[in-house]
Amino acid sequence: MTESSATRPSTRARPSADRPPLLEVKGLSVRFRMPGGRHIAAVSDAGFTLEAGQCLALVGESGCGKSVLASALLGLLPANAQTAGTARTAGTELLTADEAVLARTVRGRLVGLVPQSPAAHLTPVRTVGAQLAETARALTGLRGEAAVRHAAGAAERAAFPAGHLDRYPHELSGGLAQRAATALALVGDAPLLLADEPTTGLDRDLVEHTADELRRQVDRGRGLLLITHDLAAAQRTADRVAVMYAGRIVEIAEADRFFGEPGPRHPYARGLLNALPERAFTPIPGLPPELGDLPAGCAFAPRCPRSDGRCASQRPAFAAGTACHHPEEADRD
Ligand SMILES: Nc1ncnc2c1ncn2[C@@H]1O[C@H](COP(=O)(O)OP(=O)(O)OP(=O)(O)O)[C@@H](O)[C@H]1O
Repeated sequence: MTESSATRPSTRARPSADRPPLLEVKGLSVRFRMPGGRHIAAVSDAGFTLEAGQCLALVGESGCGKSVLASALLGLLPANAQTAGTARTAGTELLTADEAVLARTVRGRLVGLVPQSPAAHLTPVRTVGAQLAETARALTGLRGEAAVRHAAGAAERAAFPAGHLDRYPHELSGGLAQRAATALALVGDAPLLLADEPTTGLDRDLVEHTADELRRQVDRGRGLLLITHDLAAAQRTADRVAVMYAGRIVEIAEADRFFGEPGPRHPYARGLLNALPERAFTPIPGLPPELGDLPAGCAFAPRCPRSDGRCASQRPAFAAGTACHHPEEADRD
């Protein structure tokens, strides 16, 4: 990845004032209750919107809360989780929906999940075609040939070759397994796709291929929340980037401004980019804090080259796209 290469051009669907966003998340917090009365603040006060025809990449180091946030949206949190805030799509409040609503109207129908590990997601003993048709029957109510045709349509939209529908998952290459998993996510025609680390473990060619295929779904009008620590994949796919650190979103920016000029405003986001081999290849010193023992002020302060006493004692509010007392100036361009 270079600064000038794969950033998406600014030909994006713009939000409309007339309709609500496809996904609107406000004040989302997830805490895990632990033995001994301890708590882990995995996600704190996260907020963002996502429009149809747009991709928002949620990026950050391992353990910063990305997957927990995704699980909250799908109602897949474990029993020791407590949530606060709202997350709304198509008039449905995801955080308080009961399991029946999530199973009948949300998963697969409103939100299609593109999984991290297609091999683990696909049933090993059934052909791809059989799995797609079964999912079509469950999500659409179609039967017989109609379900098979619907399944074939989803496969086609995911660029999965019709001639391979009779294959078992172990007979597929990594790329085709990823397309099969994407096809499963598309069977219910969900307007919102949630891809959780879809490129983990793939070689670079396959990363680019997967990113481009996800982007095609966005260009066809779906919204995509792409959860990834792969900044190259984010650059290739996203219209906007949200950066998470220690459970908080610390910056949201247009992808072309984030990856190009003027660059990120939050020092952590800047550090993430500078750590890339294609850039300065300079790691951020230190480690993220324990989510069960977060500091009073900015969680990044102990690692931050711009921090001062205020950062250590006062948590910065999220304003003008970033949560930082000393952001890079926005008007450098
Ligand atoms: N059931 C649970 N109980 C307690 N803590 C949990 C539970 N599930 C996740 N966590 C904690 O929540 C934090 C955020 O985890 P999460 O998996 O969302 O991070 P991530 O950013 O997606 O990282 P990765 O890319 O490695 O998956 C981690 O510290 C994790 O240990």
